[in-house]
Amino acid sequence: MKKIYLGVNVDHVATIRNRRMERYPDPVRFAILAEEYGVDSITVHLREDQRHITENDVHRLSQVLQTRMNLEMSISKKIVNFARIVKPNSCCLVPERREEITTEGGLNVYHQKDEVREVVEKLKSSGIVVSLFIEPKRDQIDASIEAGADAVEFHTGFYSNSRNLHESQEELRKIISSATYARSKGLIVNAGHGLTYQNVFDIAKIYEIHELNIGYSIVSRSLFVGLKNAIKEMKRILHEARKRNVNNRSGC
Ligand SMILES: CC(=O)[C@@H](O)[C@H](O)COP(=O)(O)O
Ligand SMILES: NCC(=O)COP(=O)(O)O
Repeated sequence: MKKIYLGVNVDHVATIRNRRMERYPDPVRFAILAEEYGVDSITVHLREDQRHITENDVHRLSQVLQTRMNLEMSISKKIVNFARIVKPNSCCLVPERREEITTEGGLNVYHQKDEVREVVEKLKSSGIVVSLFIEPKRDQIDASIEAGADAVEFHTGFYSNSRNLHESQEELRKIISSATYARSKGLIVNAGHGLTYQNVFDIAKIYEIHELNIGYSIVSRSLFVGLKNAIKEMKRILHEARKRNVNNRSGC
């Protein structure tokens, strides 16, 4: 059975900390515990306005993490230069809008291929694995390949926010066929955004997916059952999903 990796996004711990301009809860301490409880990587989104994760958090994480750091970031020059100094294991390029509550969609690589390619080259020349956070669409996958990405992460927000079974099945179909296509082209395929204990099973069944990055639901669940149990429960769902799909590579 092919393992599916779990990355935990700890931005949401920093959101609570920053709301009161306190020093706690500390996302770095949360990340260390998450690693201890068995997650495979830690994701942080360093927004240009540093409204949750700060540069200082990223520096501290880079010194203590035992697994991998996946740094989500825009393609702005300042952030790219920062990433090249910190050298996380991977960078995931995401779109960013100052007014949004959370990331609203994938990066439009198709429309800014040259700019993205330039950033991908810079990061890769610093030894960083580069992923692009995109919609599960063939034109975006092709553009990501042309931009030189090592990996793509499919934005699962539309799947997660779907209002009925018909919509969610439609979104799921797009993710399955895009995962199959991207993998056949040699890309590492990850996914995330808005995934929960209730909706993750069908996504985790998709054999081509290597890693899921999940933050909000795990941080929220940890308030009720503790971080150790929150991670254990999520890992169990991922494991069960993969077990179910062992003889069925289509993801259905
Ligand atoms: C890129 C992505 O899907 C998430 O990492 C999300 O952006 C988390 O950060 P925010 O809470 O700032 O949206
Ligand atoms: N890239 C997606 C991510 O890191 C986690 O998103 P969410 O689970 O916090 O919505």
